[in-house]
Amino acid sequence: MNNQDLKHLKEIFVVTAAQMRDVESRIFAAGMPIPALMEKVGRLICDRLLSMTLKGSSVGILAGPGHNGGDALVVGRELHFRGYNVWIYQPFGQLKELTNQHFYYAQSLGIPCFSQLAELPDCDFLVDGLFGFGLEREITGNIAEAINHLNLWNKPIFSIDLPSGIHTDTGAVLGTAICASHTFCLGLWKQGLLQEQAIQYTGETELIDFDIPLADIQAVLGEIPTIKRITQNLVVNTLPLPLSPILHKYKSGHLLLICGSKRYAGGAILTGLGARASGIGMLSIAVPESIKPLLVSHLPEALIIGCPETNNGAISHLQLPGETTLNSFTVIACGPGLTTEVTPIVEQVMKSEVPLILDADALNILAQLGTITSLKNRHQPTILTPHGGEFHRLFPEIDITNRVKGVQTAASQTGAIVLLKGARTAIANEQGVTWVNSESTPALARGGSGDVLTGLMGGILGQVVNRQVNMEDVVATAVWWHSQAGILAAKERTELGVDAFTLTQYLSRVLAQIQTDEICMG
Ligand SMILES: NC(=O)C1=CN([C@@H]2O[C@H](COP(=O)(O)OP(=O)(O)OC[C@H]3O[C@@H](n4cnc5c(N)ncnc54)[C@H](O)[C@@H]3O)[C@@H](O)[C@H]2O)[C@H](O)CC1
Ligand SMILES: [K+]
Repeated sequence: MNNQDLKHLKEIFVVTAAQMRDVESRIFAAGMPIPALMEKVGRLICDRLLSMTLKGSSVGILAGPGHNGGDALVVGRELHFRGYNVWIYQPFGQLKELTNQHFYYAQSLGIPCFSQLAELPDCDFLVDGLFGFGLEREITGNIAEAINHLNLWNKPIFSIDLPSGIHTDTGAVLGTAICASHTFCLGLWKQGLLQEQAIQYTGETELIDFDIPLADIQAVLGEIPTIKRITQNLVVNTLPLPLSPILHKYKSGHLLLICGSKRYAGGAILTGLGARASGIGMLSIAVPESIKPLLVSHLPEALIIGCPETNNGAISHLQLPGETTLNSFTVIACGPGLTTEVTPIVEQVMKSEVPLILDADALNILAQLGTITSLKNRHQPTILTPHGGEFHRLFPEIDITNRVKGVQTAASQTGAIVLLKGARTAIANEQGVTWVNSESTPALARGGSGDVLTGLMGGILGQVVNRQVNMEDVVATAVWWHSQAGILAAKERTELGVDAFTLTQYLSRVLAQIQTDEICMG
């Protein structure tokens, strides 16, 4: 494996504190001296800081009692030698041996050290090394007070490994936590940084690779890790690109969307536009008869199936053309804009023998039916795409404070692939394989954005379903593509300019960007 591939691979691994400790122990047992590793990590962080355009030259180092504090002290010493005015805040009575040595050496260099926050002079930025993955209990007393004060200073804070106070696994705030502007996660992604409850504390996150041997990672996490971070690399390997030169339209999937009502016609259009951007070969959309002309005008390439409708303008039953049955399609996606009147249709699609995505009203109906565990009887994959509210209706017993655990439980109960939407969308399959999307934008928290995702996912699935791909990888690919489109659109149009229709127009631009990256990187 070349260096580039190894770098890509390290970006997908996600570890708990216990796993990181195990990886670390293997490295130390193999002979790497602990001080050498701390020195290396500290210098990597220092170099990274110097490569950023930092305003000002005075820096406050927040040093804790453990090795996170040791890292921070190395960074402080290096910045001191590079001409920065360094001040150290170290309020602990007892330090771990190595950290203590760095603290003594910093003092001998004449770097001013303070144990009271009030004594620390005004700094241009701060480096937070109070606690890393060794934080075990709630932060209280004067340390908690200091953290609360520091957060009010409104200075850039660069946290080492994790914002101090954030639980390494759950992302929960243990008493209080540093609000970082930037977090340098060390070696491998800590699970807590990918949990929604940590978002307000992490700021921008990046991985500082310090050359952990792959064998040590795999010895602890296994060949194929259970919890993974979605990266562009996954997407490149899962997308149906490049297309075969001898492709036929019926060979690149036939997706059936069942969506829309007189009341929510827009949802059907957005789902259709999401599917269109996926490149699906054939697209059929079943809608109530009365909105068929609208759909035809927006999606002239799609086969719009007008169905008999209820008095309220919801589909009353599916009327597929000619000999077509539900099993004629490669994939079915059902839900956006349907209203909750369409219970028989949801029951019908659940009996189909093709991969099925259930979203929005289909999920609400599923919750009402109370038959969610019957999904286990399906012979083809089922994908559920709830947001928090829908998830709660479907799985009232499952706590999603820890969203990773929440989706894993839901997936094992139902046998479905469960995707829990949010700022850190999490996806799990029945076996517990989990993907987390760590790059997103609040611009996507807007009506219609989920409809686009459902269409896009159905479209990708339709094209790759007959290949040797893991379903959860395809779902993760759709999530990544969708959020990257949001990020790109927000960059160009601001976060307010990303309505769901605009989002659909950015989907293919993301792919064009990926292709450019691939060509540039060879
Ligand atoms: N991952 C690696 O290979 C490397 C990690 N490094 C850095 O080391 C920390 C982890 O270090 P550790 O000493 O295990 O833990 P912490 O520094 O996070 O702090 C532990 C320290 O704090 C005490 N403590 C725990 N909770 C509290 C509390 N609520 N209040 C007060 N004190 C508390 C505990 O008893 C310990 O004494 C990792 O994050 C990296 O930054 C290496 O330097 C490089 C390699
Ligand atoms: K920290």
